[in-house]
Amino acid sequence: MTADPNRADERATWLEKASTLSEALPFFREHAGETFVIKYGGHAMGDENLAQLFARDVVLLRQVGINPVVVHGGGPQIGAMLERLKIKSEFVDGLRVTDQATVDIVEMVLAGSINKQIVTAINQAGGFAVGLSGKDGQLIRARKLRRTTRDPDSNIERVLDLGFVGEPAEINPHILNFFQQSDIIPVIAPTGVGMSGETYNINADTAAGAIGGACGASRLIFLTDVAGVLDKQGNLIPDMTARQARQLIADGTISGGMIPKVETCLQAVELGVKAAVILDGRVPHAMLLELFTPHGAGTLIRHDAA
Ligand SMILES: Nc1ncnc2c1ncn2[C@@H]1O[C@H](COP(=O)(O)OP(=O)(O)O)[C@@H](O)[C@H]1O
Ligand SMILES: CC(=O)N[C@@H](CCC(=O)OP(=O)(O)O)C(=O)O
Repeated sequence: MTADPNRADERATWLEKASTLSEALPFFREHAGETFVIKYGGHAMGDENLAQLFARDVVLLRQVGINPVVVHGGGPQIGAMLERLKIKSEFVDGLRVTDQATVDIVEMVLAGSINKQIVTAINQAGGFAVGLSGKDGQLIRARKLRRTTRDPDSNIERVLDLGFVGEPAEINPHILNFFQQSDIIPVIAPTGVGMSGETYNINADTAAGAIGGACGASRLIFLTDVAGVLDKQGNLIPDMTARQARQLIADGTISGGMIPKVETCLQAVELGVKAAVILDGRVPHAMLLELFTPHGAGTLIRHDAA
């Protein structure tokens, strides 16, 4: 009897799939019980199909015993809404200057529509996601971010007023502990609450780093819209030490929205997070490729001594 070539092809494909699953077993075992903080950037969530795959991957992580904590951004979506409302917006070092009108829109877009879209996608993929902002249960207590700049000619330091841009002052660990001990997947919008109940707009990368530190995450994963950190020629830097990263920020190779991302990775590895990676969220299953196969891409940031 001659074998049906089409059936043979099909069998080979399924065998390959089964082998991939089987090869992932040591990775599942290695990470079971660990907490991964996944920063889902606004640029990475543009495509609906990719957003569904992301939701499935998050559910899969939970199924194999990992505690995923999703912290999301939404910079481009905030920008689009501000434009519709004809509210001007500008950035300083990757941070949006945020007045009262802007912070109201930031909260509406982040804690409202985007948060609920992600929660819905994860729940539709079979997970059990609960959305919250940094204000819920005072998850992120924030203070006004103080930023200074030094004039290169006079060398005089100036304080920049970014309005309601905040930085995390304290993360409430109770809520995170509660989620870690349940099957709930928290989906967190990066707004914070100040001493007088005022709302702060926190860069989502910074919020992800603070949450990762507070819940003892072993990994911080940033999904963005570039292959990773690129050098001056536009080539991917697969891994770098903290010292190299600081040099690239100082010489301007790393700029804009990549600055808070890399700064957060630096702080995280200094605080003991095992690995901080910046991945291309436009690649289907980028997280699974990175975590469970030898085909990870993107940029890994590690401690100088590593
Ligand atoms: N050296 C660099 N390598 C890669 N991206 C860089 C670099 N410097 C600046 N960037 C910019 O950083 C952007 C990613 O940050 P951001 O726009 O804030 O994304 P996200 O919404 O995912 O947080 C890239 O799209 C790119 O324009
Ligand atoms: C202070 C500050 O810049 N906050 C950000 C919050 C959203 C964010 O960080 O979104 P991405 O991760 O998609 O860039 C903003 O207003 O755009």
